[in-house]
Amino acid sequence: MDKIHFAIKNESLCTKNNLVESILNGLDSFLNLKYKKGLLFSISVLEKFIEKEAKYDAQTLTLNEKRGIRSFSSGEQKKILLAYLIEQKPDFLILESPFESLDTNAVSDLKENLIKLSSKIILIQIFSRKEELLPIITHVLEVENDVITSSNAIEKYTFKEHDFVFKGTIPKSITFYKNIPKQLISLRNVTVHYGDNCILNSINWIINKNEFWQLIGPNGSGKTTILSMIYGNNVKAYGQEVYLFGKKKGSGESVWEIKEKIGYFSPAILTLFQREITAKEMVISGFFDSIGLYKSPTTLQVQLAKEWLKLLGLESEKEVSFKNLTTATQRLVLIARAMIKHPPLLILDEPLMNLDNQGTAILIALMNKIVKESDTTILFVSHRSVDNLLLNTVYELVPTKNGSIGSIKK
Ligand SMILES: Nc1ncnc2c1ncn2[C@@H]1O[C@H](COP(=O)(O)OP(=O)(O)OP(=O)(O)O)[C@@H](O)[C@H]1O
Repeated sequence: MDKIHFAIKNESLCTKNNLVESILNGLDSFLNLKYKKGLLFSISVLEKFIEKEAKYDAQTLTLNEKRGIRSFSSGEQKKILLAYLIEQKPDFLILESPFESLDTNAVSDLKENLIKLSSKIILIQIFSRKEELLPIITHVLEVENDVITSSNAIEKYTFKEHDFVFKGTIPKSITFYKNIPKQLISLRNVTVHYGDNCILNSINWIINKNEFWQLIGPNGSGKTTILSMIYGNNVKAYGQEVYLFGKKKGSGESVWEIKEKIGYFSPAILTLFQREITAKEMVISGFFDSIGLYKSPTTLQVQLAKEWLKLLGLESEKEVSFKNLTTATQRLVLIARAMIKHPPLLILDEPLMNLDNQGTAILIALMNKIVKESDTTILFVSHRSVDNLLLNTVYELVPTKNGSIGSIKK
């Protein structure tokens, strides 16, 4: 008999993943997996391995490799994690958004592996978008307050689609930047090697004021590496022709001075925000570039944060603890935090990761609005193309055996 495989909509789960824990511990009565061995395939499990590696120098996932799991690209990391979990011979696997942050080829590879695996073990897929569902899924589970309430055959399940329009305009800026040149970022013949591997090969890229860029490229093509040259502290940037706001990187400006001019969001930064802080305080903290709120804000700053929350339709949630907001709402709040000073450059690194169709539509509408109504340049990084964005230009990384080369796509 064919196996039954389940799917659960990501948005129906609470952020703390109580249901996942109870299924893994055999406490959930609906699925009846009490004496079965279950394992979780997820970004959070990967992050735990990465953390363990950093703390104890323990290379559990990459025993046969010279380097740790952190330095592998998302696609490589997921492949390594899946192989490790299969080695433990589980009876079932919970797949938490397995395809997020993977490019088309990596998605088909992983899909193929999971379909093969589905003849041997039960799969429970947590999904955000209909297109992600594995073809072997037979049932979609309905969840309320972290308890499974019913199971619907996939043929009978209805998927909701959404569109989104904001009411109101982007709140104005009360922060002013001096001497911002037209050319915000310039990379000239930037080449990066790790050991014998060339990752980036002679990258030439200029980002000007008021542009809207997408940086695209398959897993492992070097997107994170380019970002780390601009925003991060990658030592490989020094001695190269990397110009940020008219100044060569490493020529005296502190990292702090550079970061002041760049708003940044990536789903990974959510892990930094563990303290109790309200949605409003989170937006205000963007004025201080701090993770919590340690200084008293001015009346004007508080007013502006409220205006941002109103625009985002979150007025009634301003005093709600940030941790208790849904994933999509947390992202809106963090983008408002990054935008509150109207920085010359806003970097959004995979902001659509793990969002369902509605969350994706809201974020796309917000990016378009920022570009239309402010002077901020957006650099949007993603491994897949996205419809409906008002992009001017796409910078594409194309891997070759001598490292990725870059070109402007449109
Ligand atoms: N410290 C390091 N040592 C060796 N190789 C590294 C190191 N850091 C990154 N790499 C390699 O560089 C390549 C590019 O990685 P990068 O993370 O920049 O790609 P990416 O385009 O962001 O991928 P993804 O879409 O999967 O996140 C990968 O093959 C990765 O394994």
